[in-house]
Amino acid sequence: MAFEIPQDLHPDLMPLAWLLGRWEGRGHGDYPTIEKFEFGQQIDFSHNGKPYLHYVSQTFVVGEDGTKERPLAVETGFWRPQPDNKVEVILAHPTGIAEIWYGDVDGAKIELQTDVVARTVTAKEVTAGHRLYGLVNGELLWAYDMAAEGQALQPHLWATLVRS
Ligand code: HEM
Repeated sequence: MAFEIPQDLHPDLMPLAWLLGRWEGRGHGDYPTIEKFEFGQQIDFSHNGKPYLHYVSQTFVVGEDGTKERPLAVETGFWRPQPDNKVEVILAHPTGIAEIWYGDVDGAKIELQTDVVARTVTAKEVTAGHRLYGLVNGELLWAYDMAAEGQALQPHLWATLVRS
Protein backbone atom coordinates (compact mmCIF):
# COMPACT_ATOMS: atom_id res chain seq x y z
CA MET A 1 0.00 0.00 0.00
CA ALA A 2 1.28 3.48 -0.83
CA PHE A 3 2.52 5.56 2.08
CA GLU A 4 0.05 8.25 3.12
CA ILE A 5 0.90 11.30 5.23
CA PRO A 6 -1.13 11.12 8.49
CA GLN A 7 -3.78 13.86 8.75
CA ASP A 8 -2.73 14.83 12.28
CA LEU A 9 0.96 15.20 11.41
CA HIS A 10 2.45 18.41 12.84
CA PRO A 11 3.20 20.72 9.87
CA ASP A 12 6.85 21.12 10.97
CA LEU A 13 7.28 17.38 10.33
CA MET A 14 6.43 17.55 6.62
CA PRO A 15 10.10 17.50 5.49
CA LEU A 16 10.61 14.29 7.52
CA ALA A 17 7.25 12.65 6.77
CA TRP A 18 8.83 10.20 4.32
CA LEU A 19 10.63 8.53 7.25
CA LEU A 20 7.39 7.59 9.09
CA GLY A 21 6.48 3.97 9.62
CA ARG A 22 8.26 0.66 10.05
CA TRP A 23 11.27 -0.29 7.94
CA GLU A 24 12.91 -3.73 7.82
CA GLY A 25 16.05 -4.91 6.10
CA ARG A 26 19.61 -6.04 6.38
CA GLY A 27 22.94 -4.40 6.91
CA HIS A 28 26.66 -4.91 7.12
CA GLY A 29 29.20 -3.72 9.63
CA ASP A 30 32.94 -3.35 9.85
CA TYR A 31 35.65 -1.51 11.76
CA PRO A 32 39.44 -1.88 11.90
CA THR A 33 39.31 -3.34 15.43
CA ILE A 34 36.62 -6.00 14.82
CA GLU A 35 35.49 -8.74 12.38
CA LYS A 36 33.06 -7.87 9.57
CA PHE A 37 29.46 -8.77 10.40
CA GLU A 38 25.91 -8.78 9.03
CA PHE A 39 22.68 -7.89 10.81
CA GLY A 40 18.93 -7.60 10.37
CA GLN A 41 17.35 -4.27 11.28
CA GLN A 42 13.91 -2.90 12.13
CA ILE A 43 13.44 0.86 12.33
CA ASP A 44 10.26 2.56 13.57
CA PHE A 45 9.62 6.28 13.09
CA SER A 46 6.40 7.42 14.79
CA HIS A 47 4.68 10.70 15.71
CA ASN A 48 2.04 11.82 18.20
CA GLY A 49 0.95 15.11 16.67
CA LYS A 50 3.86 17.01 18.28
CA PRO A 51 6.73 18.45 16.20
CA TYR A 52 9.15 15.55 16.60
CA LEU A 53 9.54 11.96 15.45
CA HIS A 54 10.18 9.17 17.91
CA TYR A 55 12.80 6.81 16.50
CA VAL A 56 13.67 3.24 17.52
CA SER A 57 16.18 1.00 15.75
CA GLN A 58 16.53 -2.66 16.71
CA THR A 59 19.10 -4.96 15.15
CA PHE A 60 19.39 -8.74 15.20
CA VAL A 61 21.48 -11.69 14.22
CA VAL A 62 19.29 -13.22 11.49
CA GLY A 63 19.20 -16.75 10.08
CA GLU A 64 19.39 -17.48 6.36
CA ASP A 65 15.58 -17.49 6.15
CA GLY A 66 15.45 -14.06 7.85
CA THR A 67 14.43 -15.36 11.30
CA LYS A 68 15.49 -12.99 14.10
CA GLU A 69 17.77 -15.21 16.23
CA ARG A 70 19.06 -12.80 18.87
CA PRO A 71 19.24 -9.06 19.50
CA LEU A 72 22.26 -6.90 18.63
CA ALA A 73 22.38 -3.12 19.04
CA VAL A 74 19.33 -1.00 19.90
CA GLU A 75 19.08 2.81 19.82
CA THR A 76 16.29 5.27 20.37
CA GLY A 77 15.69 9.00 20.32
CA PHE A 78 13.92 11.99 18.83
CA TRP A 79 14.24 13.77 15.50
CA ARG A 80 13.41 17.49 15.84
CA PRO A 81 12.94 19.36 12.54
CA GLN A 82 14.02 23.00 12.53
CA PRO A 83 13.59 25.93 10.10
CA ASP A 84 15.69 26.12 6.92
CA ASN A 85 15.71 22.34 6.42
CA LYS A 86 17.75 21.67 9.54
CA VAL A 87 17.19 18.80 11.95
CA GLU A 88 18.35 18.09 15.49
CA VAL A 89 18.54 14.47 16.65
CA ILE A 90 19.14 13.11 20.13
CA LEU A 91 19.97 9.42 20.49
CA ALA A 92 20.54 7.10 23.43
CA HIS A 93 22.31 3.73 23.31
CA PRO A 94 22.23 0.96 25.95
CA THR A 95 26.04 0.85 25.65
CA GLY A 96 26.29 3.96 27.83
CA ILE A 97 26.42 6.51 25.00
CA ALA A 98 24.18 9.53 24.33
CA GLU A 99 24.56 11.80 21.31
CA ILE A 100 23.39 15.15 19.97
CA TRP A 101 23.38 15.37 16.19
CA TYR A 102 22.84 18.30 13.81
CA GLY A 103 21.89 17.80 10.23
CA ASP A 104 20.51 18.98 6.93
CA VAL A 105 17.39 17.70 5.19
CA ASP A 106 17.71 17.86 1.42
CA GLY A 107 14.48 16.32 0.10
CA ALA A 108 14.88 12.58 0.55
CA LYS A 109 18.45 12.83 1.82
CA ILE A 110 19.49 13.61 5.39
CA GLU A 111 23.06 14.12 6.55
CA LEU A 112 23.84 14.20 10.28
CA GLN A 113 27.00 14.93 12.27
CA THR A 114 27.52 14.57 16.00
CA ASP A 115 27.89 17.75 18.03
CA VAL A 116 28.33 15.94 21.36
CA VAL A 117 28.98 12.31 22.28
CA ALA A 118 28.58 11.71 26.01
CA ARG A 119 29.71 8.44 27.59
CA THR A 120 29.34 6.68 30.90
CA VAL A 121 32.65 5.75 32.55
CA THR A 122 32.40 2.16 31.28
CA ALA A 123 31.33 2.96 27.66
CA LYS A 124 33.62 2.40 24.67
CA GLU A 125 35.49 5.49 23.56
CA VAL A 126 33.18 6.76 20.78
CA THR A 127 34.10 10.38 19.94
CA ALA A 128 32.22 11.34 16.73
CA GLY A 129 29.74 10.12 14.14
CA HIS A 130 28.41 10.90 10.70
CA ARG A 131 25.18 9.47 9.26
CA LEU A 132 23.46 9.53 5.89
CA TYR A 133 19.82 8.55 5.34
CA GLY A 134 18.26 8.46 1.88
CA LEU A 135 15.11 7.29 0.18
CA VAL A 136 16.22 5.65 -3.07
CA ASN A 137 13.57 3.95 -5.24
CA GLY A 138 11.37 3.49 -2.17
CA GLU A 139 14.17 1.91 -0.09
CA LEU A 140 15.66 3.49 3.01
CA LEU A 141 19.44 3.44 2.74
CA TRP A 142 21.51 4.55 5.68
CA ALA A 143 25.16 4.53 6.66
CA TYR A 144 27.02 5.30 9.88
CA ASP A 145 30.66 6.36 10.09
CA MET A 146 32.21 6.45 13.55
CA ALA A 147 35.36 7.61 15.28
CA ALA A 148 36.03 5.29 18.23
CA GLU A 149 38.76 3.55 20.19
CA GLY A 150 41.41 5.87 18.72
CA GLN A 151 40.39 5.21 15.09
CA ALA A 152 39.58 7.98 12.58
CA LEU A 153 36.00 8.56 11.40
CA GLN A 154 35.20 5.64 9.05
CA PRO A 155 32.39 3.19 8.19
CA HIS A 156 30.92 1.04 10.97
CA LEU A 157 27.46 0.25 9.49
CA TRP A 158 25.45 0.45 6.28
CA ALA A 159 22.01 -1.01 5.58
CA THR A 160 19.08 -1.10 3.17
CA LEU A 161 15.48 -1.36 4.43
CA VAL A 162 12.03 -1.48 2.90
CA ARG A 163 8.75 -0.26 4.36
CA SER A 164 6.83 -3.12 5.97
C1 HEM B 1 23.11 -1.37 13.72
C2 HEM B 1 23.60 -1.26 14.93
C3 HEM B 1 24.93 -1.86 15.34
C4 HEM B 1 25.37 -3.12 15.21
C5 HEM B 1 24.63 -4.31 14.61
C6 HEM B 1 26.70 -3.16 15.78
C7 HEM B 1 27.47 -4.27 15.85
C8 HEM B 1 28.73 -4.34 16.39
C9 HEM B 1 29.50 -5.53 16.54
C10 HEM B 1 29.05 -6.94 16.12
C11 HEM B 1 30.67 -5.20 17.10
C12 HEM B 1 31.82 -6.13 17.46
C13 HEM B 1 31.61 -6.87 18.72
C14 HEM B 1 31.47 -5.99 19.92
O1 HEM B 1 32.44 -5.28 20.27
O2 HEM B 1 30.37 -5.98 20.50
C15 HEM B 1 30.63 -3.77 17.33
C16 HEM B 1 31.62 -3.04 17.94
C17 HEM B 1 31.52 -1.73 18.26
N1 HEM B 1 30.47 -0.88 17.97
FE1 HEM B 1 28.81 -1.36 16.98
N2 HEM B 1 27.04 -1.92 16.22
C18 HEM B 1 25.98 -1.10 15.98
C19 HEM B 1 25.86 0.23 16.28
C20 HEM B 1 26.83 0.96 16.93
C21 HEM B 1 26.69 2.33 17.33
C22 HEM B 1 25.45 3.18 17.06
C23 HEM B 1 27.83 2.67 17.96
C24 HEM B 1 28.21 3.97 18.61
C25 HEM B 1 27.36 4.76 19.22
C26 HEM B 1 28.70 1.51 17.94
C27 HEM B 1 29.95 1.45 18.49
C28 HEM B 1 30.75 0.34 18.51
C29 HEM B 1 32.04 0.30 19.15
C30 HEM B 1 32.73 1.44 19.86
C31 HEM B 1 32.53 -0.99 18.98
C32 HEM B 1 33.83 -1.57 19.53
C33 HEM B 1 35.02 -1.35 18.69
C34 HEM B 1 36.24 -1.88 19.43
O3 HEM B 1 36.07 -2.59 20.42
O4 HEM B 1 37.33 -1.53 19.01
N3 HEM B 1 28.06 0.50 17.30
N4 HEM B 1 29.45 -3.27 16.87
